Amino acid sequence: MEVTLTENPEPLPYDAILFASFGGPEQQEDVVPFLRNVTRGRGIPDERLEVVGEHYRKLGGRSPINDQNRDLISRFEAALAEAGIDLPVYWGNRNWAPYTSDVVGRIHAEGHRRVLAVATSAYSSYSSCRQYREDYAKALVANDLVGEMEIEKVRAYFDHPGFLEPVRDGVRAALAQMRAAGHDPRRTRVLFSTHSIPHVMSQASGPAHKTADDPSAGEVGGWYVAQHLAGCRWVMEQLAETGADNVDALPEWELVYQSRSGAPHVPWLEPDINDRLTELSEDGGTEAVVVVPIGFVTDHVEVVWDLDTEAAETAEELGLAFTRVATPGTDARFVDALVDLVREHVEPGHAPQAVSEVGVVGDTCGTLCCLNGSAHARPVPREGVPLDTVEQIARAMQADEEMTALIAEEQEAHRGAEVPA
Ligand SMILES: CC1=C(CCC(=O)O)c2cc3nc(cc4[nH]c(cc5[nH]c(cc1n2)c(C)c5CCC(=O)O)c(CCC(=O)O)c4C)C(CCC(=O)O)=C3C
Ligand SMILES: [Fe+2]
Repeated sequence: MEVTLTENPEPLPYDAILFASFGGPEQQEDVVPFLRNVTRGRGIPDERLEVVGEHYRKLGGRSPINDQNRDLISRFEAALAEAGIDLPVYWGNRNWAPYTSDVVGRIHAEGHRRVLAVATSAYSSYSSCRQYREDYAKALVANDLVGEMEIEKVRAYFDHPGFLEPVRDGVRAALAQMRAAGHDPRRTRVLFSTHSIPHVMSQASGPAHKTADDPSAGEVGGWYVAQHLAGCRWVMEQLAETGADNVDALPEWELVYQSRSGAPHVPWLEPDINDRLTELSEDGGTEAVVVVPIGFVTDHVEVVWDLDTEAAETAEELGLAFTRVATPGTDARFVDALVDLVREHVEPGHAPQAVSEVGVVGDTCGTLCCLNGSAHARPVPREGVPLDTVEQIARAMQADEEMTALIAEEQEAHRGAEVPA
């Protein structure tokens, strides 16, 4: 058969894109129901959720995350069109409307069967990667689509240049601003900040890791921290290489953590940004800090509350000059990076762009990838049950009574949710 130029001999393997995010409340009435969704299955009473939700209350009950996603999605759609990639984009959240399960039902009803998911989370860990894949699996179970629809997630993209370049330029501008304000670069410190996670989750992040069941498993995890450090190093090396800064006076940098939650006796990644600010101030030698939320994609509540409000207050009390760099947000380079991640899947032979060697380049997620081995992981891995693909996770969920009950409860809680305009 003759193949003409206008005919694609191999049709695109995907027919829709799922833009997947965390979700957030839109108004005060949504705060507790949203937190119930985030903490479902852990039996946390509403009184406790009120305490947890205090920062949402103070921000008027509305998280900026949904508006930021609406903006990002419309730019992503335009960039896909410009790149000639003709795939519809659907938006689905883990914890607020539009819910992933509702959207997956709609994607199917509109005739699509092979879905490529792009999540607003750039790193490997249970919270930042596998939990999204579990969410897609739940949506397949809830809509009775296991075996009927496939969902695949793009790789961790923390080291895509389109994610890191806007961060680099933000750090450069912030350092120039500190210098202009009279702060000596040698007394200025760059604090890269990311979401703290429990030690067990951190150790389990990445494709293969030791577990209590299998202490002999080849590689140790720890990708979450390794990926962050690789990104931070690249940013600082770029500042030196691109010459806009006096290399000798390039400030010191480190990775710190924020937004810890959970029981105090459970170890999470440290130091907390506020504790570190206190130490730096006590040690002397630091008069200004540039805070870089490298762990996040947009300026959502973890950024505008935990950094711009809490950490900024800590710095002010300590007399440290403070500035916070923007997240990639809707920077055109980041939008193009999302398109490029789609290209990795739809254009055979398209080389992944990655500035580090640490990333999951290609689909190297395995059964143990980012499974944290704690109460969060669902379904819990069992001997001989593969949990590599979203479909396999969904099949394991179907075989687990407790899990199917939880999915039914979730569906009930979501019933009647309006897709916010
Ligand atoms: C690694 C990571 C990211 C980055 C990756 C990604 O972006 O996915 C992230 C993002 C976010 N986390 C967010 C909000 C929350 N995270 C919580 C709780 C937790 N996060 C965790 C980790 C992460 N979280 C963990 C280990 C927990 C405790 C256990 C659990 O509950 O799984 C809780 C419960 C309250 C509490 O426990 O104090 C809330 C309300 C929002 C929305 C912000 C908005 O509304 O603008 C966003 C983008
Ligand atoms: Fe979180």
